[in-house]
Amino acid sequence: MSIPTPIEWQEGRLKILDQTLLPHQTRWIELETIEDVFEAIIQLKVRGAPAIGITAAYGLAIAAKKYEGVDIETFHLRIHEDYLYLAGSRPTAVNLFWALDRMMKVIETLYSTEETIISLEQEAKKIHQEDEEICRQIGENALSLLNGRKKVLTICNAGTIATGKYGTALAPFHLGKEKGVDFQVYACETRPVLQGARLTAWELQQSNVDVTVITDNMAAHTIATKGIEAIIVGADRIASNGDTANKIGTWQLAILANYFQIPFYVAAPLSTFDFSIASGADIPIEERLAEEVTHIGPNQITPEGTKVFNPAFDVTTANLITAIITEKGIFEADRNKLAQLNKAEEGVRA
Ligand SMILES: CSC[C@H]1O[C@H](OP(=O)(O)O)[C@H](O)[C@@H]1O
Repeated sequence: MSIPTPIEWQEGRLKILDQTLLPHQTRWIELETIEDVFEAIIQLKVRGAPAIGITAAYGLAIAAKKYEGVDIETFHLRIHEDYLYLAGSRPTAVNLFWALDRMMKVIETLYSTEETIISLEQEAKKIHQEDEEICRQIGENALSLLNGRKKVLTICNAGTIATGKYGTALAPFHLGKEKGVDFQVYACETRPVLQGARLTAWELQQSNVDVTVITDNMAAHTIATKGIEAIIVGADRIASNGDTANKIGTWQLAILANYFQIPFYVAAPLSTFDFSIASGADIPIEERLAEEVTHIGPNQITPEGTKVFNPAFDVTTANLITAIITEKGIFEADRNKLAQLNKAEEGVRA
């Protein structure tokens, strides 16, 4: 696979692939401060639930270095403020909070500022490295579940550049290419930010995966006329009952999958599950700036003063989800089944 992973940590310096410039520019930018990290996340320079978590973890490691030499009590106060700052960047992807909470757990066990600064960097690197293997495993499990179905529809970008490597929903396509299993992927362009048209098309082309971009309103006609055999999507937060928040437009694909009687799969790591909430009704849905809808690039497409509703996510109810593919296996979107997963992994998920 020749796609660059979107995040690099080299000798204490954090660099990300600026996804707002893809597909026409591949530009790496350095995030030197916690403010740089916050802005990169909120402006979608780095995006995708796992990638947001990894970057925020490095952001906390960067912030900690400012406090070299202060007493541990002052360190704890200031790093907690930094935690709250980064947690305020985007509300829906639970991986952001999962990663930040995991970083803060490191702090609880240490009593010297210098030791804590070192340990925070080590923990951020662990979160990053673990994600690559987790996504590869999700890809393996998805490949086995797809089991010869080759025509697959997806939305947004749940690929390598949304994670540490491989991606989640796109992982079977990248891995399949490495194993000689060729898919025909149909990618919804994903208005308004166009993650499908800009990022998934670019990413799959880098792996020589057959990809066709459609506009979001072509989904039903495409399923009917192109013989789509399955739909696979990523996730930003999965509630205890299996309700799943993902990019806006995902819910209607699940409704179409149900109508056309084809499987609808969610691919996500354990870090995307939020067992603290009962159902999708409890998932905060990010609303973004009107300009994302009123403009395409610099070009305004609506009349001046047009009202806009711009939710970045929607919630697919568990009854519409055929299966949830994780690194630990494949699960029904069922409260009791997922409760067993939660119990089995409680320690692992920290
Ligand atoms: C592998 S998680 C990717 C997930 O995140 C995306 O949202 P955004 O581009 O706003 O960060 C989308 O919901 C993807 O499914």
